[in-house]
Amino acid sequence: MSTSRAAARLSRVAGHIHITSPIQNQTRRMSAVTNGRPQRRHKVAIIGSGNWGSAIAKILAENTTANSDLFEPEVRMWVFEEDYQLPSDHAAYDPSRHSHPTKLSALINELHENVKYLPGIPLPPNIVADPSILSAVKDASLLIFNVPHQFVSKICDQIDGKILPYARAISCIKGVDVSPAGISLFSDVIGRKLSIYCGALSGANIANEVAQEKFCETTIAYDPPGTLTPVPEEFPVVNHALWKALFHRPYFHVSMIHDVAGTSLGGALKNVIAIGAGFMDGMGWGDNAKAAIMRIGILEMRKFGLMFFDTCRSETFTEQSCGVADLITSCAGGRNHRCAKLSVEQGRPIEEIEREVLNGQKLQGTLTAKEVYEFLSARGKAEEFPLMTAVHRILIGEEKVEDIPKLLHSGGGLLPSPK
Ligand SMILES: NC(=O)c1ccc[n+]([C@@H]2O[C@H](COP(=O)([O-])OP(=O)(O)OC[C@H]3O[C@@H](n4cnc5c(N)ncnc54)[C@H](O)[C@@H]3O)[C@@H](O)[C@H]2O)c1
Ligand SMILES: O=P(O)(O)OC[C@H](O)CO
Repeated sequence: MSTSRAAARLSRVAGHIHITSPIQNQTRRMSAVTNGRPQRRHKVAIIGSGNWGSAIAKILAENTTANSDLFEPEVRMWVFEEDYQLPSDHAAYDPSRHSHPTKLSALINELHENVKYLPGIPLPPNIVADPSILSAVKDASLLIFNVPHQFVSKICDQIDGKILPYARAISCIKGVDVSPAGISLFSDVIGRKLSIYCGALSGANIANEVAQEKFCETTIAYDPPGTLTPVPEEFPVVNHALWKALFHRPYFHVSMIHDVAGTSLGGALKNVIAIGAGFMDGMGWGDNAKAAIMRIGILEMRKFGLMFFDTCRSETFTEQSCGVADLITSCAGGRNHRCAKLSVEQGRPIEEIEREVLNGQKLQGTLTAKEVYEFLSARGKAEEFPLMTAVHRILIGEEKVEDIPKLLHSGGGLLPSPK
């Protein structure tokens, strides 16, 4: 495709989104492209291949093919390697090759299916599973991070200095990084450790439903400062329109905003609230109880964001998929909810249930509850967030699920003044 056609296409993509700030950069780059400079395409790598990692890889691969004037079609997907025994009732099972455990990355490339983490979903053939993280990120100008949050720091250490200095990133991770120094968003951790800019994607997105192409919405926040290593001018400019071209599908509607903190916190904190909702269902207390948890939960999430992150916007929690919508879907059908419910019903620790029913997938809410509680306690604020505090204290056995109504009643003021 000619450079002018590529520029016209990106321009058309831009026309479909709600652009909420001036996009002078895009205009400047458009004219550079139409002036006939050589056009290079972005190379996309995804770091992570779990349940959500694989579903997002599918979306990326569909869009790199559909927009091959902007992106190289091949999407490299880093796989945390493990041996996997293909079940003998799998349609592709061949006893001559699959009678013993095989490397998961090789199985993904052979069968075009992530048989362990996203079984039953055909993956586009332009996804290449790669067990080497260095080879997966090599020469990638767009990096998509999608791993359980406890593994991010180590992964960044492995690729620090090995990526393009002008790479741009999006974090699909739902969690927060807590250290004695304070709390950080994973978009910031990634950006700081790798000296690049990283935005965030989060929404009401249960991976299995997205992978089956059932309609949903998501939020992408991207708000880079002007001080970054510039992306060379021969690449399509990396802006809201480009991210939308990479992520938006007919079944996966993308809303672009600038509030990275609100987007990231919505995804991280709702995992704690979803555990609370699971407790309600485990007790058999019905829909009214769960609605109460969701109402209090969204207020605590918003209060947390406004209290600790200057750039956080109230409306991100109440209007975006990454806020109230994600809370609703997670409290209805998410893994945190499901495991918490089973834990109460069976009277067993949630970690045991996680190991038993998730087949290697990871809960994020248990660790986030602990991290958030420690962060709040260190600042004398735990009582101002009675639901999140109660969830953590129940998880560690200091409180009982049946006491939740009492624990919530004793909480401090929940309503922050909106900015
Ligand atoms: N699954 C969903 O429905 C969903 C939807 C939206 C967002 N998310 C978020 O996306 C992120 C990734 O979740 P997921 O569902 O893809 O993962 P997952 O729960 O399927 O976790 C398993 C993944 O972790 C990997 N892993 C295990 N040990 C590891 C290690 N030591 N180092 C690196 N990787 C290791 C496994 O190989 C596998 O790829 C999480 O923050 C999650 O909250 C998940
Ligand atoms: O299954 P959960 O609880 O990790 O939630 C999945 C997604 O985050 C829902 O949007």
